[in-house]
Amino acid sequence: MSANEHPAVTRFREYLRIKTVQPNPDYETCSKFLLRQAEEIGISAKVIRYVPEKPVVLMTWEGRDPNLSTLLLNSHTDVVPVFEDQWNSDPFGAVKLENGDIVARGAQDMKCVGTSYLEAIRNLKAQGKQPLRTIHLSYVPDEEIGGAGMEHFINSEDFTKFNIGFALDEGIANPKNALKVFYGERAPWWVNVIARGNVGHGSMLIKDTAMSKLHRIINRFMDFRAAQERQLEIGVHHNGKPYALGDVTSVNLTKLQAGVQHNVIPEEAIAGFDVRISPSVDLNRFKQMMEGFILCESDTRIEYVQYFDSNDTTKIDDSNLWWVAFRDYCKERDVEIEPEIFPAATDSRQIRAKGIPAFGVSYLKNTPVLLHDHNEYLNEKVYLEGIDFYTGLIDRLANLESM
Ligand SMILES: CSCC[C@H](NC(C)=O)C(=O)O
Ligand SMILES: [Zn+2]
Ligand SMILES: [Zn+2]
Repeated sequence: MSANEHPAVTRFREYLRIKTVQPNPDYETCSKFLLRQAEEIGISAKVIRYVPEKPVVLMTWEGRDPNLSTLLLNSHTDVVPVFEDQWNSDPFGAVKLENGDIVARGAQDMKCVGTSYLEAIRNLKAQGKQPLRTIHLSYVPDEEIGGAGMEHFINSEDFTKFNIGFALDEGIANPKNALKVFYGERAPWWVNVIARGNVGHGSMLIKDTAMSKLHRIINRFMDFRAAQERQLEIGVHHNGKPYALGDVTSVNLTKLQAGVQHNVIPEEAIAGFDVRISPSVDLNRFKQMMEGFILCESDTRIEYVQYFDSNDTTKIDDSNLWWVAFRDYCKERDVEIEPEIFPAATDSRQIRAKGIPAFGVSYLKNTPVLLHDHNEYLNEKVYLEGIDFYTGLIDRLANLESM
């Protein structure tokens, strides 16, 4: 750490050094760090434990009009595991290279966003401002293992009392000089197809074995996948923009489980699929279609390991004043934006499912996409630029007049 480092960068690096890495995240040190930040800045904060070992840190900066709906700034505190031998420096060392790249797990996903919110509020407070609308910040655990941290918060009384009108959450890096803005996500379903069938000697041609049933079912999933792949190749939006991954439904066979010995036909066989359903698809109809894949196979069933019953999006037209404010702010700042559907899943899907508009944005322009990858980094210049961006953005959104 050099003597002339920007204090915001020093604080960011401190956050990165806290090992909130799955599967054993150090949430206690993390909560202490966040509480200290809130105290320094001068906003109220508390730790809520919907589950004892899984603290959620909630902060509030009261606005001038408590009757208006509020702004939520959400981020998750956990990070994904590392393959340490593949890193050029300690993933939790937050080493800063000569060119300003800060290397650490979480530098992009998404500790940069969590501390940028705090720095922005620090700046606004230093400018002597108080927002019209109340601003809440939520720091939730376990996004990286399915989002139970957010699920507890979103179904709590705290959440209801917050009366949230609009939320910001994470986006993704963009190697281009533009910001990705996610206004929706595909619904993530993880399903196991379990087939049971006739057994016997591996040298025979026995009918309707578990494997032969599963094979036919897998083929139906794969035929659907091929059609979606084709859609992705040729699909075009009405504005002429080609389809992106978020615009189609993806199916991946990610798990296979069966067998005890080569010459023994197994009684049971299981195929696991990762399915992501595009917001353009009706979830009930999709479910019917998928369950139709197993209908003609006796003694088969589908088990839902992960099921999310919403792929609702936030409107990006003039009817949504949060969008108008966001879009106009970016335009004024000359920040190009690329609105898209997020292909994977973040906690913001849970916010949208509650009927609250939300955008996923991480100020990671001109930055390679390194979330969950080795040697994840963010350049300090981009980080500081992002704080400046958030300072103005939060000021704008939290001062949006009554709608
Ligand atoms: C169903 S929760 C899983 C969340 C995870 N999110 C990311 C960003 O990788 C995913 O999309 O697989
Ligand atoms: Zn994330
Ligand atoms: Zn992640």
